[in-house]
Amino acid sequence: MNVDGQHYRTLWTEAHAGDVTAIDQTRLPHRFETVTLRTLEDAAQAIETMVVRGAPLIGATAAYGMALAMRDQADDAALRTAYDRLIRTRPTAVNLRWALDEVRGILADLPPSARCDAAYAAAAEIADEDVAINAAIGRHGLAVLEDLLRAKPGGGPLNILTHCNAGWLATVDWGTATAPIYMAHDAGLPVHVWVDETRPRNQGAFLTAWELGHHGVPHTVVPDNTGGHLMQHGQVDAVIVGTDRTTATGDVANKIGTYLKALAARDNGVPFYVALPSPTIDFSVGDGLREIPIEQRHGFEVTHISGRAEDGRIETVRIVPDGTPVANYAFDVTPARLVTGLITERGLVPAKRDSLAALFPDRLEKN
Ligand SMILES: CSC[C@H]1O[C@H](OP(=O)(O)O)[C@H](O)[C@@H]1O
Repeated sequence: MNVDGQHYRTLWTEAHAGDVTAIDQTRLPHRFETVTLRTLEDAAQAIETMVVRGAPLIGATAAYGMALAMRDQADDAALRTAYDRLIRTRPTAVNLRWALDEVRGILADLPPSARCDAAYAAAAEIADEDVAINAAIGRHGLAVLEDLLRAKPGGGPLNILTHCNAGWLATVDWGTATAPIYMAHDAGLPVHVWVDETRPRNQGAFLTAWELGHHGVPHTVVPDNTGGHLMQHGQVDAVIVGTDRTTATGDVANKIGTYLKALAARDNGVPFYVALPSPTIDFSVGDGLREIPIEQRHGFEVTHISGRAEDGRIETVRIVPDGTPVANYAFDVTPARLVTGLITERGLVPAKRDSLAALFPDRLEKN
């Protein structure tokens, strides 16, 4: 999307079978820097260290990781090594497994000599499909926002709360939860976004605020614990979040804290929407709470925080007493019963098994 008037995707290649360039999201919001991924290991570490993050972008990066691996060595052992290395980078976002299965399925029956080109073509297709899917989510989500605005007594602005970053930085472009917001803003609808800071990595304060600011979308960063108060006082017209894995029954895994927002929304009659690209549906899972693996990340993300000092230097400081134990669960699961609707690239559907199966028979078949 838009960075100082220039269009960017979150990752791209400059040449056929070339190196992969990605925006380094660990540097934002204070530095806009890119990294060059030249090897399988570069791609794997970029996912693990959250240089790139967000379910769709993780999938696209993993696909390019397979291409970088095949550029180097393309025999069956290399294919197995690449898949096994990438699949263990992060456990919760199902796009990772989906993308790797897609690419491996294409490469497995090809001769090694054809695998590099085929892998790059597959990765490019996954990236382009992500952009198209998110734009479609934007269009369907725009219709939801237009209906909400029409029904709002006294008119706009329409206040939308979002959690973490399900923006264009979490995808190849457009974002999922932010796609309807960008399209509403661009269509002239009066929208305002409450941006949850989203501890401990602050994807909201660091990433969502940065990208909304560059697009000119009115927004306000709030501490994570503020959403319930805002909803109690009629300050939130809808919640829209992303997802890392949504089950066949509509249970939604997303950034830690999402479940608490869904509870507050239900208690205050605020619609709670999930922007759901179909590669994030896991039709092999029925009970999200029991079956979705929840990533636990290093405690350093809780005990320390980074920011810009008054002299412009980026500093990292400890914010928790030495020796204090911490826990760092990266995701939680919102039961389908708390979800008002799933905004997919094929339309808005209830968070129900039969609705998802009817809308995506092609994906159900692949499971
Ligand atoms: C459009 S998926 C975005 C999704 O991914 C984020 O997790 P992370 O930043 O740890 O990769 C978060 O759960 C977002 O909702």
